[in-house]
Amino acid sequence: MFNINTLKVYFIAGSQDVPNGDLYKVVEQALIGGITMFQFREKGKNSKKGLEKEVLAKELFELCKKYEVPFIVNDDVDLAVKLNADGIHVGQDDRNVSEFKNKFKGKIIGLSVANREEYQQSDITEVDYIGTGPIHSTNSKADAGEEGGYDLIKNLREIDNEIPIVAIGGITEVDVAPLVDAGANGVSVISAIARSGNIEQTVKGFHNQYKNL
Ligand SMILES: Cc1ncc(COP(=O)(O)OP(=O)(O)O)c(N)n1
Ligand SMILES: Cc1ncsc1CCOP(=O)(O)O
Ligand SMILES: [Mg+2]
Repeated sequence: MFNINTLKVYFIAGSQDVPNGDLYKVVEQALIGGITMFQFREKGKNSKKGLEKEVLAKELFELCKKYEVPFIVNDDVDLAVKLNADGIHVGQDDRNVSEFKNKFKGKIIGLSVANREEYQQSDITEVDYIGTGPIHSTNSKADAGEEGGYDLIKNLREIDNEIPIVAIGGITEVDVAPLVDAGANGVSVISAIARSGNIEQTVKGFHNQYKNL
């Protein structure tokens, strides 16, 4: 289910990222374009809660299954377990991986690691990949912190040559080559895909960047 190519064009979105649109349609277009993984991140202003969130998550999970694309739940361990989702992504301030790893045997576990300090304090032995950012400034996460540029990836790759790394934060197609050069295995993207006028083409555009490397 998970291999290094799964990180190449990792789309993340929730209702809040398409305030005047239809998230289902956006994800469907992204799947047609060829996203390699999807993270359901229903969070913050304009996001759905409770049953509405759960119903949407189920619909999107079914959609991802049709395209054989892994469906990852952001933050909400209980929802991921309830749906039997393909995986979970948690951050440094979320629930600790050691607390729930037994519930996620055989599933994909992603952890946010922004710098060496966070890397040292994380138990990455149970983790399939780390998400590192923000690379650039972002409008999609209010508390994302200072952008660190491509060096964020370089610094982590220097101390761990093995762990799959996906970059995040303000990423567009032009970032793929320098990020891969810095040691990333893929890119995770919200707005460049969710807000694109042609989602299918934008996703294909990300893929094309890998062909030229
Ligand atoms: C792939 C990926 N990387 C990083 C994050 C950020 O996670 P976190 O720091 O927990 O912040 P929230 O997304 O929960 O606001 C991510 N979601 N995905
Ligand atoms: C969830 C998250 N974590 C760090 S930056 C970010 C938001 C990325 O969104 P965008 O691709 O729109 O900058
Ligand atoms: Mg989180």
